[in-house]
Amino acid sequence: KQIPKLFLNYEFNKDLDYSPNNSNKSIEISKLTGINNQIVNNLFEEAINSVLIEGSSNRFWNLFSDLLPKGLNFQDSNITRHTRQSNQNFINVSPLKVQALVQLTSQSSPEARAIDATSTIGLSVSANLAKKLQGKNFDFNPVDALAGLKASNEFCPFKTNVNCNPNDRFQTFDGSCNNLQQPWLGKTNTPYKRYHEPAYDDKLNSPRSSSVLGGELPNPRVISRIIMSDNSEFDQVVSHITAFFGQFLAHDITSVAVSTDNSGRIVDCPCNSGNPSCMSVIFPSNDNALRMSCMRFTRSSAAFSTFDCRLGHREQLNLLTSFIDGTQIYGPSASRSRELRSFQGGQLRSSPSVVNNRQNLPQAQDGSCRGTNEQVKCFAGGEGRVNENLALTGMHTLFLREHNRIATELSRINPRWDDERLFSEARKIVVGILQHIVYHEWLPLIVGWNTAAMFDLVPLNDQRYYNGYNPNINPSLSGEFASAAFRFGHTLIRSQIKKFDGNGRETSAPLSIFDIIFRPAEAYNPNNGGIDSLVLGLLNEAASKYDANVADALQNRLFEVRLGDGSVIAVDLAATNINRGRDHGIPSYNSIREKCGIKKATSFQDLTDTIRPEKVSLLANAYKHVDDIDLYPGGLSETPVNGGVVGPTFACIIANQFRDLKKGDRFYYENGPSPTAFSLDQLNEIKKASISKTVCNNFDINMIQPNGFMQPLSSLNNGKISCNWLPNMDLSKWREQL
Ligand code: HEM
Ligand SMILES: [Ca+2]
Repeated sequence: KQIPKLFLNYEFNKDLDYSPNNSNKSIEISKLTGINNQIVNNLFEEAINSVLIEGSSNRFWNLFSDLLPKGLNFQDSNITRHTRQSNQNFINVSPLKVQALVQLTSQSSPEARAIDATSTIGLSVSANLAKKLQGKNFDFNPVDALAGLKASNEFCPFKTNVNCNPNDRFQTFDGSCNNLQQPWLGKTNTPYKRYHEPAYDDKLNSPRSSSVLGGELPNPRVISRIIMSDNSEFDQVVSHITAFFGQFLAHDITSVAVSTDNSGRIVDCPCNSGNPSCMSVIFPSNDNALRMSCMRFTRSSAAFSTFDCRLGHREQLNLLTSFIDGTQIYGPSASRSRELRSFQGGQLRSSPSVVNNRQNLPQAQDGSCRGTNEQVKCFAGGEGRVNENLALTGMHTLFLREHNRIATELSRINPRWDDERLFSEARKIVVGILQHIVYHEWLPLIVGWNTAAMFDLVPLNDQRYYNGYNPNINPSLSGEFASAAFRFGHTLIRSQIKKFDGNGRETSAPLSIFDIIFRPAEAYNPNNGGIDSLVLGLLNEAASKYDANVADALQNRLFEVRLGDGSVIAVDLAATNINRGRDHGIPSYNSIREKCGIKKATSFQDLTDTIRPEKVSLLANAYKHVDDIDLYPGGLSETPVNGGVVGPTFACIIANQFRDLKKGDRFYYENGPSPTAFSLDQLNEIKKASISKTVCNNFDINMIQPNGFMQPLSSLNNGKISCNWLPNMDLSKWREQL
């Protein structure tokens, strides 16, 4: 078995400047050669004319003040009025709304919709302008020229003037003010960044669709069936909870907004839709795993790529804070966090478990889950996808209980603290625990200890503060990470989940993953351990192997709906991921691989340095040219790095991203000393946290493996021990001296 070597040139260019006000690519219009302002102005007017939505072109000039020719008069137009209205709504983010079936990612808020609407106009102007400039044979790249133009402040949906207090001990819920120089970095409803130039067909907006040999790229469903079909090999080391903790973590940092219509509904994409927001995947007529004529697919909504609304490529919009700050537990806004609190003793709201005296998540009122009734309801959490599958709901339950346990202990230690103080301190501790588990236990297992160390991702093991905070690092999520690399978890999901009691015995027959997707019933079943035995099962079983294969339930039956006439609507998650990558203009596997310091492949044969020959032949069956391979299936096909789960290309993307999430987070738990930081004594206590101890603290269990992300095997030096042997956090370090 071939193990890829460590690659030297792993880190992406650190000098790239992502700061929004500093587009290193833009060319001042006045400095362009071969063109003068008047020509650009004329072209610009033409471009605007061609995206006219209503009224005359004049109305649109005031949207783009930088190019405003002198002497034109404007009337107020509907479109600007509409935009102003949306701007006023910015502070109120509407309650989360789960769009269960077909498309899962949208929790569209007025803010997100305004960004989509304005960006789409900006983008059409960009595209038309670029097309016109392209025809003129200038000695510059039209895309770079576009970055010198920007929409007027009034039109630009990002209102970035926020006042921050650098001494606030607790971070905001929407992520603003984490970065004091640029308070919007990492905030909810801001654009993704890119580590590398997008690969849109027209460099700006059109999905990546063409083969380097001409013609179309292969059909995503066909690729999925060739490369990613179900099999049931298990990992030798990693436990199943590693996957669901990964999904839980993903739901802290990334949720791509989907295109919506004016009323906030996701654009529906039946097969023959001509809507430019649709990119549905036609299914081959001989597809016997899922008989369907096409898979509905709505493009992600558009966002300007910079906060000052420069014209340029289509960017996507992240609905969550990119920071690891417990968004999925506490909600993406202050108002949502209030809906989740009980306002007594610092507690989060909960509902009673049917199997023990512990707490479950509070019930939700919406009806997006299947199999619900008066008693059996969806659960509510800080993030809209909490019901996506019940094992994920189990992760939410774990951290809800941990929050409430800590708030209760803090109230004993500091009887004078009121609800607000208890809630805020417990939240701060829980986020610290979460970050510690991510950086100390989970991430090194995913990317391997070598890569983790190389990227300075491993927490310090002595009593010191970390001093790597760098406000110039952009903590936003990158497209390469969110649309490809971090979806690696989809291959780790098994088709069945065992149920275990606290004594390490199976309580009942395994559940099929299909039966717990948007179906919370098992949490209400008193007979075999409810949601608790599901979480304990995850600790006791292996994850599925990292091998590009995706469980049948995710590839052929996801969100399945059987219609009266016998036909079926369902989603292929693997094909969706490939299509999403193209929607986002994510560069090919081969080009990203090269950026990660791996030799660019000139033939399929060359890929054998990172991909086993059997897998290379599958790729060669699916694609005509090695440069066509999409990032997602290419990365998933790689052999895992030494001591890690993922292959070298995804390890590279993931490590770069988590470096930015650590060094770009002013509230990273190891930072200090500062008024916002833990004391060194407190930090020391946080560092005792582990996934296993968190489970011990909140579930009826006595014995557990020390590293919960690995299987409980003595051959892995990870046999079960008493929970009491795992270090216990001493919360008396939070006692306030009066
Ligand atoms: C039963 C388990 C899971 C199901 C049913 C599921 C389903 C989905 C679906 C439907 C999407 C949206 C796809 C699209 O329209 O582009 C998605 C996105 C995603 N998934 Fe999963 N997933 C599961 C597990 C996981 C795991 C274990 C991980 C990581 C370890 C993960 C990471 C992600 C990421 C990063 C995204 C992109 C989210 C965004 O930025 O909007 N998922 N998943
Ligand atoms: Ca977050």
